Amino acid sequence: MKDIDSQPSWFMFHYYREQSKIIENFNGFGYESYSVMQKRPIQIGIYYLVEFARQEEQRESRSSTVGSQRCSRIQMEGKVALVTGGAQGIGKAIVRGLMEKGASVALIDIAVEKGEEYKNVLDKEFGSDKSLFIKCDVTKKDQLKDAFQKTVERFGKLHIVINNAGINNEKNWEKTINVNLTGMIRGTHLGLKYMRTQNGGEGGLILNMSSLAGIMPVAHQPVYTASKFGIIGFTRAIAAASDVGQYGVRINTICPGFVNTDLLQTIDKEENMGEYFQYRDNIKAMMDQYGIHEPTSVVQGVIDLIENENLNGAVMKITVSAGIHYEEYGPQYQPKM
Ligand SMILES: NC(=O)c1ccc[n+]([C@@H]2O[C@H](COP(=O)([O-])OP(=O)(O)OC[C@H]3O[C@@H](n4cnc5c(N)ncnc54)[C@H](O)[C@@H]3O)[C@@H](O)[C@H]2O)c1
Ligand SMILES: CCCCC/C=C\C=C\[C@H](O)C/C=C\C/C=C\CCCC(=O)O
Repeated sequence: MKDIDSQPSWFMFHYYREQSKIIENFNGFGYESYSVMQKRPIQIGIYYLVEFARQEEQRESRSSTVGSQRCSRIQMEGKVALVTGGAQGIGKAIVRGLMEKGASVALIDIAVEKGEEYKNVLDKEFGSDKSLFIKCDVTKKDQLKDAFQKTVERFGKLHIVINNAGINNEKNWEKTINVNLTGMIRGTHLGLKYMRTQNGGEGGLILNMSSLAGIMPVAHQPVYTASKFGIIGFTRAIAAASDVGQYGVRINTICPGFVNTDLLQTIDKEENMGEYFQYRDNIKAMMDQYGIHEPTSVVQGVIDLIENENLNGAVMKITVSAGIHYEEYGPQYQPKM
């Protein structure tokens, strides 16, 4: 990572920032940029350097006070994780990824058969004491509360919560809000209850699964989009609360593009898409255009967010074209403390 704290870098940054004001004044609202490029190539070069430095500064400012050392990494051996929607798709892949790193995992899912079947597979591979399947509907307050309690009773502690369970249903849109947003908010509150240092927890990490549909509006999925935008807003705000309140818990979101799971099959179902069913070929064309990930790409993002102790309130994006990268927010979009 580029170290802009070193004196020469800071000097360069301030120098370029001053230069950029000249460019910005000259360039007005931007519509003259072509003629500007012809007339002022040096300033344009400087402008791009300033932009690079500005983005570096934002990347630095995303670092949380929760992690004390820059780029410090936690070990996952001996850690305890809870993953919602862990019986299939992305959640299933995350469970395996965490266990391969040495964590014990509680997989929480409404799908009993798939959950139990997967637990049997995991038992053979990692030993029966390393995982737990708990039947739970994340929209049911008491069931989710019990699932967290059982996890802590069984493993003695909790360090990582992945709120991943999600659906795509525009027709029954209230259910989409309940699973995708309400379930995630409850899962975050429960995670904080058990992990906050003030409550006797050891601190840890909460990761809420959003989507690229949480950053850009998707025409054929307005409610899914709303739920995923909501997750990002909620997560960034509560991450700031964690910073201020020194909970010792980092809270981040992850936003994949299309991932090869059963969720993508919902576009071919009228009972899921409702009035947007007619646009299924447009959606398939989008998939062809942007490409589809395998769930393992998302696992890599999850591991990166867990291991990098400096990230809190971060919004990770995963696209086929750019891989793992982060959404950048200008100062006006930073949480108010
Ligand atoms: N597949 C994609 O293209 C994609 C892209 C970006 C984000 N996501 C998000 O990733 C997450 C996982 O999606 P996926 O693609 O693996 O889907 P999936 O349908 O394959 O898996 C979802 C899992 O969640 C479980 N689940 C659903 N409702 C539940 C409930 N009420 N309580 C408990 N468990 C419940 C299901 O049983 C299933 O095991 C979702 O939040 C989704 O929005 C998916
Ligand atoms: C666009 C409708 C998708 C319908 C499929 C059902 C659910 C899948 C939802 C995922 O969360 C993905 C949602 C939207 C992806 C949006 C943009 C495409 C990716 C762009 C890119 O990779 O650069």
